[in-house]
Amino acid sequence: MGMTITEKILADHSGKKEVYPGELITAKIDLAMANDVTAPLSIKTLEKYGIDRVFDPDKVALVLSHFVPAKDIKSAEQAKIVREFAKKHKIKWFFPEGEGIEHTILPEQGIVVPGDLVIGADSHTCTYGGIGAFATGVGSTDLAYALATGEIWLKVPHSMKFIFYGKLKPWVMGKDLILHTIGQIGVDGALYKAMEFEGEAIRDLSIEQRLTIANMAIEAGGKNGIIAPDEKTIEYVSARAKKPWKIYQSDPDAQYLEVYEWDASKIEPLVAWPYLPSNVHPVSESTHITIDQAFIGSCTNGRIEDLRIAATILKGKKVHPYVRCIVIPASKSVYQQALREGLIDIFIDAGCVVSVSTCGPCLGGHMGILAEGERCISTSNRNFPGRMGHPKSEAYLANPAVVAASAVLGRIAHPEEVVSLEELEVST
Ligand SMILES: CC(C)[C@H](C(=O)O)[C@@H](O)C(=O)O
Ligand code: SF4
Repeated sequence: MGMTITEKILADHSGKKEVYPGELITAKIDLAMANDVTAPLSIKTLEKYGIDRVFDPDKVALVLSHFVPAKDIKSAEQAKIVREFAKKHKIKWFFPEGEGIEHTILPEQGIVVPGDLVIGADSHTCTYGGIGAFATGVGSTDLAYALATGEIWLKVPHSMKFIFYGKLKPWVMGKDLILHTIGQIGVDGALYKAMEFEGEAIRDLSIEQRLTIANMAIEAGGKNGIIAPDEKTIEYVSARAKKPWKIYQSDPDAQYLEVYEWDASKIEPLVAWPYLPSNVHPVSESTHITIDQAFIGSCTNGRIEDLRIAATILKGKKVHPYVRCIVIPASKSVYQQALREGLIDIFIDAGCVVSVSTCGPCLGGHMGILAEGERCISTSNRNFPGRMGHPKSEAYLANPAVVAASAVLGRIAHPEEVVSLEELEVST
C-alpha cells in the first residue's frame, strides 16, 4: 500500500519498511530543540533522574527566544540555566539572545533539512514541515527523554490532504491559505493528524510562505504540517544545508482520512478575529474595526519576505497617529538583511518601533503588551483571550500586508486601500 510523506519519514526513522496510522513507533530524532521557556524544565527533569549527558550534542538546539533580552529576574534565571547547560554539554546549536526565534533560525541556517525528524518543546515546531521535514511539538518531559536517548515515542498520525488549485489574488499570501484552512475545519479539525498541503497555489508560494502555512498546522490541532519538497525547496536548502537531506514524496495511492480541495483564486486576504484562529473573516468585512497596535513579526510572519511586503506598504507613509506599529525581525539575519535593503529605515521613517529579534508581543511577553480593551492586528498565529496582554484585549491575525495597511489607516484595511497594484509592481 502507498504511504504518505509523513509515514515514509516516520518509517525510515523507526527502522521499518512501512508504518500505519495509529501504530506506535519509537523513532530516532535528527534534532531536539527547546527554548528559554521550555528547556529549563527539560534540564530539571534530566537532573531529577541523574542524567548528566545528552545523546548527541550535535543534534540539540537550544534557543533563547521568548523573554530575551531578559525582561525580568525570572527570565534572566531561565536563560542562565539554558546558557550553562549549553556550555557544559557543548551543545552545537546554542543561540543566545538576539539570534532570533527558533522556528525562523533552524530552517534559515540549514540546521533542519527535508526528510528530518525534529521534535521541539514548542508547539510551533511544526513550522519545519514547510521544507518537507517531519516536525512536531512535545512537552518538556518528552523532550528530556529525547535529549537523553535520541529517540521519541510516537503514534503514526492519519494524514489529511489540503489541495489549493489556481492562482492567488494580489495581496493574498500563505498566511491566508492557512487561515482559510483553519476557518473551514476549525481549531480541532485536524486533531493529531498530519496536514499535507499541495496544489498549484502551494507550489507557487515561496519557501518562506510555506513555512508560514506549516507553522499554523498546530492551530488546527495538527500533529504536523507538511509540504513535499520541490525544486524551490531544493534551491532554498542547497544554499544553506549544514548536512545531507532526503526528499520524500507521498505515493499516488497513499491513504488520506480526508481530502479538501479549494479554489485559491477565490480567497481574499483574511483576518482571524478574537478569540480563535478559526474565527476567520474576509478583510473586506473587517474594515470597521479600529486598532491600537499593529505587530509585524513572530515565527509565523517575521521573515524577510514578510518585512519586504510590509515595507512596500509603509514606504513614504506614516503610521496612524493613534496606532503604535511594532516591527520585530524574526532572526538576526532577517534584521541584517532588512537593514541592508533599507527596510528598517522605511519602518522607522513611517513611525514604527523596531526591536531586536525576540518573540516579544506574540505571546504577551514583552515589547508591546496590550492594555484592557486594546486591539492589535498581528502577523502572529494565536489570538486566544489574553494572548497579547490583558485578558480583555483583542488580537486579530492577518498577513503582513494587511497588518501594515491597517497600521497606516488606524483600522483593519485591505492593502489596496493604501497601495495601488501599479505601486506594488514597481517595488517588487
Ligand atoms: C513558550 C512555548 C511553550 C509556547 C509554545 O509551545 O507554543 C510559545 O512559543 C507559544 O507560542 O505559545
Ligand atoms: S513567535 Fe510566538 S508563536 Fe512563535 S515561538 Fe515565539 S511565542 Fe511561540
